[in-house]
Amino acid sequence: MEEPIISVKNLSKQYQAEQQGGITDISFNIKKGNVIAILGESGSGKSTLLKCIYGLLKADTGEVQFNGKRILGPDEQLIPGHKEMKMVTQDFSLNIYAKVYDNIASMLSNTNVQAKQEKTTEMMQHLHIAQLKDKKITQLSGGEQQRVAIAKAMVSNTAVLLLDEPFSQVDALLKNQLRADIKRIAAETGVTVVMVSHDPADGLFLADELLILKDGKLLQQGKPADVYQHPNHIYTAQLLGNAVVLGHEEAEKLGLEVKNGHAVFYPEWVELKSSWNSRRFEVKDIYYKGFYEELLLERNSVKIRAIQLNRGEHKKHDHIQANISRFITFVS
Ligand SMILES: Nc1ncnc2c1ncn2[C@@H]1O[C@H](COP(=O)(O)OP(=O)(O)OP(=O)(O)O)[C@@H](O)[C@H]1O
Repeated sequence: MEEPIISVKNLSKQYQAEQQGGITDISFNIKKGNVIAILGESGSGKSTLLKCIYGLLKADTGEVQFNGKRILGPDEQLIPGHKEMKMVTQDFSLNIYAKVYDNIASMLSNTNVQAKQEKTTEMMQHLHIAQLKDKKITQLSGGEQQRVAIAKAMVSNTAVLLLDEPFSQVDALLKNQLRADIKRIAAETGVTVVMVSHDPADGLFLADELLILKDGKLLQQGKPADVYQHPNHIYTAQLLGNAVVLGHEEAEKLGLEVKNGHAVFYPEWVELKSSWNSRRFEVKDIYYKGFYEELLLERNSVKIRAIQLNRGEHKKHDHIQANISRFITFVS
């Protein structure tokens, strides 16, 4: 079996002042060339984990290995960080007085000036910033600076790229483009990407593997589709797909058997079809979502949500048939 490029072993890091926060006993492996997305709500420990991987933070216990060798902590070397990795933080760390081109080119050696020029230009094109090449960083928007920072990190042949919220400043239109670009560049260059995000769409779209963090603990690791379809925790289903969560009394009112647990399902698992002999719900509200609508349905005082693709098919106060085609039981 191929050795993992990064191996995280029983890693814990608590912040002294707080005696809380941080991360607790995290272990996982990353395969070379994979794109990994670490997802979790704010404060779940994503940045802490990324900083430990890079060697910017010293873990209390456990270790991170790069190709089988322990990554040194900040107190063990002059310049913290690992030379085979690049990290793009949320403050971008760009030279704000230099031009875009020079910021990116500064990562390459001068031994072959033509190759340096070509690589820099190619990377700017990849990230759609070629038109900004002569602008100073101070003249750029936040989203543009973010793309320059990613280009700068990717231009030299780094083995591992660590991205902390890489699309936080980019508008929705560009976000899809950038996600696709990073996926393509990663596939072309073979770079391993570890990305932290609070936006599940980043991970679902981009990643080969997801890691779900909650309160500093690793809840689940797996392929995006597997984690989405088979979440092992209510939190994961809520984080990834805004799942409906019903306590056992509510679930029973809808005829779902869950004993002492919770019934959890995504709105798209609720089928709406008037001809079916299933339970009647009242449409209490309708939320417009663009190419679909989300319906808030109620029956026996229990509210659920469902997806309606044909806009206007069911209207507020209509009574309709809804069948929860699948649900997951989480025993409390
Ligand atoms: N330097 C610090 N000192 C004390 N507590 C800290 C420090 N850095 C982080 N924490 C705490 O550790 C926990 C995890 O923080 P971390 O920044 O890793 O979370 P995150 O998932 O990256 O959050 P966000 O998405 O908001 O950036 C939080 O409760 C945070 O308050």
